[in-house]
Amino acid sequence: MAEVVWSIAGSDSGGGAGIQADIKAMQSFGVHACTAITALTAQNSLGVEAINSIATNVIESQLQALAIDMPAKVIKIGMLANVQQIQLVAEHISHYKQKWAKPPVIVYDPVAIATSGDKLTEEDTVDALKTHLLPLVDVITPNTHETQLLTGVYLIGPSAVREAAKKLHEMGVASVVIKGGHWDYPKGYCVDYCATQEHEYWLGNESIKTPHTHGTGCSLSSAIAACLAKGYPLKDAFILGKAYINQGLHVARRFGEGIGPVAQTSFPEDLTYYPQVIEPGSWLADELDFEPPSEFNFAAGFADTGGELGLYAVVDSVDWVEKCLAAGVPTVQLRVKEPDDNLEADIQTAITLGTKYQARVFINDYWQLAIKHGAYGVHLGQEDLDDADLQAIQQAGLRLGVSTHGFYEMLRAHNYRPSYLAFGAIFETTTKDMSGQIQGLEKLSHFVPLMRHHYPTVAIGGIDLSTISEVVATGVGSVAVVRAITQSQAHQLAITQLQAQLGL
Ligand SMILES: Cc1ncc(COP(=O)(O)OP(=O)(O)O)c(N)n1
Ligand SMILES: Cc1ncsc1CCOP(=O)(O)O
Ligand SMILES: [Mg+2]
Repeated sequence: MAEVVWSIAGSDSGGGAGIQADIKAMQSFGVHACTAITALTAQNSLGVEAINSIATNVIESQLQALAIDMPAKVIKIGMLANVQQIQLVAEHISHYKQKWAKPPVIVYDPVAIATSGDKLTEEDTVDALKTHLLPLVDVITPNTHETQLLTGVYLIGPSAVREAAKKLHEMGVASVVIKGGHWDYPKGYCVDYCATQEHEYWLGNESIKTPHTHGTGCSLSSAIAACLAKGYPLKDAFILGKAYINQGLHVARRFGEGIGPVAQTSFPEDLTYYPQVIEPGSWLADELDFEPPSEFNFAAGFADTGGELGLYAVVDSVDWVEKCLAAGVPTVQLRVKEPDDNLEADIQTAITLGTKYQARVFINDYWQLAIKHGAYGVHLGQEDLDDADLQAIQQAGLRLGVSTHGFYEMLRAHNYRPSYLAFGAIFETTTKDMSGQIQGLEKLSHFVPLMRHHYPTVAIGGIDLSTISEVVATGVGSVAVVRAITQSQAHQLAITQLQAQLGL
């Protein structure tokens, strides 16, 4: 069943922004959009002719009707025309947060000024927003003008953006997305910022040159709201929202004499529309004056694997490495999590067995020993990318496989142009604690088409004979398993059956 998302926002008679954009953007991500309308604006592509705010009792009746029958997973708030509306909406949100069994996530796009430059709210609303609404907001998505209006910080560069986000946090907002669409900094690029309580990151892409940008803010926040409702973490929801907007700007058309609306398209399936995760060392990071870490050793472009990896066994002993290779598994990983004094000798033996069976043997985690003994490749997690000597791995000619859990990590790993990408965990697993990181088949079926033309792709986590065919149907090139082999009754038979499902 589709997830329910509400939009509390104004109607744009021109059809490009407001409620109209929200419904279309939410629809594009497969959620059901419900609405509570706060204003009937008279707009066209040339500007705002009139704002007819809706009486608070009428807004309230819409909210009550929805609350008793169609509670939302996520509520997106857009235009609130005056202080009374802010107070009313804040009261209701506060009630939902306290009383609903599953409190809704609140995404607030503080619509103050339309793309046309027209003001959409009364002057005295900022104080009311700070007092009543912002402390209830989980994600706020202001543009440059709105950030300045709310925080008083003039966004002249990255440190000012950080300072503004900090002020919004202090006002009680949990996560802040500051949109750089109006920035043009660095020149020709669109750079956006996200700060949660724990992390901050920047996304960037070349600006898409079109005058038809009406509705981008509403559509981005609605796309983020929809993706949050679909279970994507904010990092991924933000990336998907950006890719959706970039795709829409690319095909945006004029309706009327002025600024046309961003096009409402579909789930972004083309990597060209996805932003870069800006990492220290990249050109955009230099422009933004990011400090590389002291042991920084970025490298991109690792040796290739000569094609897809086939059945991929991940095992914890040399004994299992040999059993899998002898049974014809083409790719094996030695993943030792409780090393003893034999670790180095085991790694050496695993590498030698790979040569003997002419198979690919990857070493998990121990990249120094893998280099020292000339392994075929290493497999690293996201945290390892921060401190492994990637240049040494690359120069030694080792292949590099990288784990990813979602769009953010996938795009981050893409900066390094590794030898393959692994997506996981697809299903629940008892082999490793993957709580909060289960991707499922729907997400896998989005990751694979984005990456399969760039890398061999691997799915891992909870896959066995009963599920492998659905996994293979996503187009993924390889399936990695632990228990499906090591806990099977007869490993040779299990391997033959798994290989058959992979078409090998
Ligand atoms: C093929 C493959 N994919 C993912 C992983 C997980 O690696 P990592 O994130 O480094 O976690 P640990 O395996 O070290 O717990 C993997 N090992 N293999
Ligand atoms: C190492 C790892 N990384 C993501 S899931 C996983 C474990 C997969 O094990 P299993 O195939 O037994 O579910
Ligand atoms: Mg690891």
